[in-house]
Amino acid sequence: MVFESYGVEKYYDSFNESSTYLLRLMKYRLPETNEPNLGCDVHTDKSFITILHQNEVNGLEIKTQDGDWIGFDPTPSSFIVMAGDALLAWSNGRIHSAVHRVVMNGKKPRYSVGLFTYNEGIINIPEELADDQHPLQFKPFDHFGLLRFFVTAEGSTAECTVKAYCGVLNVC
Ligand SMILES: O=C(O)CCC(=O)C(=O)O
Ligand SMILES: [Fe+2]
Repeated sequence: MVFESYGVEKYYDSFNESSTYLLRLMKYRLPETNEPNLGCDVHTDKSFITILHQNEVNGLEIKTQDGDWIGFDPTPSSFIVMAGDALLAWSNGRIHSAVHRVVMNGKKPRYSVGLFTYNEGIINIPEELADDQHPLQFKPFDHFGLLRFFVTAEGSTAECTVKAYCGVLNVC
């Protein structure tokens, strides 16, 4: 849908062939007395796309552009689809990766499952997504290189890891 909406579906098949997936199950136990209730610290995903599903215990919060944190109450059958940093770069800065965290406020443990998409090899920014109005903001990049960069001192402390890794201009 994303590729089609930008008219670049011709790149989809080869992109899809290089996609690889990580499925992760997560358990958030209840915080003990005097323990912070932060289940998962503030971050953006380094994936291309993340698909999340949770049990009935809420806790995921998304940061708005105004800096407010919003929680939500998905129906039990909902999946949450979030853009990751690789999609931010691929879309030439059009699709922002969601800044999010998990806060444990309930009385029950929280379980979630996440499917994270990554790509093998170099991700190229479609030339159709760059023009005079939208100058190229990211260089072609190695997605697994981005993951390796993220665990370095520079990558983990950068304001925007993907920008620090392969950015041309300051877009974050
Ligand atoms: O558990 C969740 O809902 C989100 C987990 C998450 O943000 C992550 O694993 O990157
Ligand atoms: Fe995340």
